[in-house]
Amino acid sequence: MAQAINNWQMDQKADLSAPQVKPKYISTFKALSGYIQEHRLTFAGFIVCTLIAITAELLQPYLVKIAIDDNLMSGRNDYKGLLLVCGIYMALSLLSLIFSYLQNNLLQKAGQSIVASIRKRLFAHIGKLSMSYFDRVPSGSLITHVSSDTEAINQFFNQVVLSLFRDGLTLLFILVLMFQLDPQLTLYCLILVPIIAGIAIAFRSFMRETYQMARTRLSRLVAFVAENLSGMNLIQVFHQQEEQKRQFRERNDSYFRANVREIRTNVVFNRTFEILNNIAIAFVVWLGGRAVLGQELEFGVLYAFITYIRMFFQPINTITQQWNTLQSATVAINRVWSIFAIKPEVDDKAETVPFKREEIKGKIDFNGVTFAYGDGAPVIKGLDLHVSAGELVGIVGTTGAGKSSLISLLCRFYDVSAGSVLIDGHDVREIPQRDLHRIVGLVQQEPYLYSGTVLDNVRLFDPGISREEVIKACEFIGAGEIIGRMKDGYDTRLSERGSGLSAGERQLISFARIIVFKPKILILDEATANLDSHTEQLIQNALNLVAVGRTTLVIAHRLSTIMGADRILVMSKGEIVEQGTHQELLDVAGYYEELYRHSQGEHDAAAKESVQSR
Ligand SMILES: Nc1ncnc2c1ncn2[C@@H]1O[C@H](COP(=O)(O)OP(=O)(O)OP(=O)(O)O)[C@@H](O)[C@H]1O
Repeated sequence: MAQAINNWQMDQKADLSAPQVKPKYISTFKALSGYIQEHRLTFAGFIVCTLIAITAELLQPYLVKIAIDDNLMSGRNDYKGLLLVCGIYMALSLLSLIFSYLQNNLLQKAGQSIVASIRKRLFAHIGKLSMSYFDRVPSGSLITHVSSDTEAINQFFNQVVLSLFRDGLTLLFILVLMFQLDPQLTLYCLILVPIIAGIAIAFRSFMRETYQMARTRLSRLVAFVAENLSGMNLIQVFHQQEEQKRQFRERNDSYFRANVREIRTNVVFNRTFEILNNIAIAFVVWLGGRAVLGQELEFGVLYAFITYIRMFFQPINTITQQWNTLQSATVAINRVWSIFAIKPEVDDKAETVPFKREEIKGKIDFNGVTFAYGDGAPVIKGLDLHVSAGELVGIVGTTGAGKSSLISLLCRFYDVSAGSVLIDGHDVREIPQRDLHRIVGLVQQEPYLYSGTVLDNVRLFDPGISREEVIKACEFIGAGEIIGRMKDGYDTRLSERGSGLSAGERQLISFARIIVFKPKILILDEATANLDSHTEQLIQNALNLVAVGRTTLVIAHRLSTIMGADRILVMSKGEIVEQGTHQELLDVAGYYEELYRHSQGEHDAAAKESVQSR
């Protein structure tokens, strides 16, 4: 399955419906040259080993020619000479074997380590890109870049470079040896080269088409299976098994047909080459045989010639087959390098203010802030907001009012279009991002949990935070008992995205993070949405505990979460339309009062429903 998914990811680039990117060979070489330079010794070793391996292999027919002409046909009973030739033949075979092995190993080593460093650099680079980039680019395509594009670079080294260099040199050496043996016969054989080239070019485009068709159909099949597995409960509930089986059969059959077509194309291509090869051999036997009979050519030369002609076709065949890999690897390299070329829109200034986290009080100022996503209309308009250190501010408003956008500006996920955001009088654009994200802590509606233990998830793999600190933090917010009930307590491994935990438990872990990382400013973005009233109470208590000594901004749909806040802001269409305490806002009888009445209505309805259901 993993292989299939890998293939599926690999084949996103081969999707016929996707716009085909044109490979740029020169820029590809330039892109890789720095990495090749780093491994120049290994590549030099590879070149030397290849030269030795090819020479040792190609000298073997020449040795047989010597044995035939100088030892067997010369009329001398030179057993010693014959034995020596056989010995050298064996030694050459061994040499060729050893150096082919070394050549492969060296190239693999260099290729793998280049790909590993490109992958590392790519992952680190993506991690530095701004949120605006992730808004534009779907995560699926980024996964493809990190996994399958880098895998295509791997194939570039292990197949394309190997084939172009080894097979290209083999062709060259064979030609040199053939010319050396008999220039006239070689020239006759070269008549076949344009025919070979014509066939190879014609097959190349046909093979590419069938190859892509098979990959696309496989990718559709794997996507279908993946979709089915994730929605299995719905399929079973709606009894969709038969329909799904039918759709699967359709895709499976179409993949089967594409595969058969691909195999057939390969077979036809290989057989055509074989026929050409045999024609060439027959041609040489005819011309060379006549020359041998006419005593113009030695028999050993004819033997060597036939062997070289036989060997001549194999490298051409291999190089032709590498064409698809070369193209997709070049496109992959161009794509990876185009990501490297993207500069983060939000970046640290060359000169940032040195920042001492301990000295931060937590005062926040939004001064005349206007903000728009990309070229869109402003979603925050000339907003002024001043929050004192330690204040607990609730933010409410209708959907799309700009609450989360406001928070994103404070975390500097985006830069303001106009105005400024200050923390303790420092513009957030002047604070190194590393420091900023330790000053501002964010708890979201769906807290992200990593694959790892509870301990890892609370301290985010930071070895500087001790086990005791984590335990203390969890107990402080009231999560100690829940974690204690888990299979291995703090060492319980959480599955992907914490799917083994309830929403409330996940949220408690993210609160414990806040305690251990001690940010001076705490932001809760809908952190209590989707929780039942018991868990909400637990989270509310945790919030009251973590808010002490911190400036806290709480975005909430449920007004009960922020009713006790020092100040409540009401946002609408990117502006603050009301602010004050809960009571002050009710007295104004404006937006907030209406929201409150609505929420009371929902609350009453929910209470009624629960009574009726009892
Ligand atoms: N990444 C984004 N790219 C483009 N537009 C966005 C993006 N995020 C939000 N918006 C738009 O910005 C406006 C404000 O959205 P925002 O998420 O800040 O509102 P909100 O008050 O938090 O809403 P909700 O309560 O539904 O979460 C909306 O019109 C939304 O469509």
